[in-house]
Amino acid sequence: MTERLSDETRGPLLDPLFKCGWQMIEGRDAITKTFVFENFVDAFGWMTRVAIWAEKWNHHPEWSNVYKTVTVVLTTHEVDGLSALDAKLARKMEAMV
Ligand SMILES: C[C@H](O)[C@H](O)[C@H]1CNC2=NC(N)=NC(=O)C2=N1
Repeated sequence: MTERLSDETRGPLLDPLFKCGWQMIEGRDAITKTFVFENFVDAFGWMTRVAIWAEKWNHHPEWSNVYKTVTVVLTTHEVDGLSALDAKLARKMEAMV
């Protein structure tokens, strides 16, 4: 069962992501980052690679793409907040930029 990150466990998982530009969303237990690529194909290709991992882990982003920009929101709907899966998917996104 996926668990919502506690106050004690969220720091070590989220702090490295904040250092990479991720931010909390005001009013939501969710993180967001906007990625800007060289062009649309690079942006969509990255989304495609991420989508394969999202499907493999059954954990999917909330995201939008405008030309070479992808805005991502990560949260775990089942627990209405952040879980370790969000941090895991964010790390994978960073690794594939
Ligand atoms: C039925 C399906 O397994 C669930 O809806 C999965 C799908 N992907 C998901 N993605 C995210 N971000 N949160 C979830 O709670 C979630 N649940």
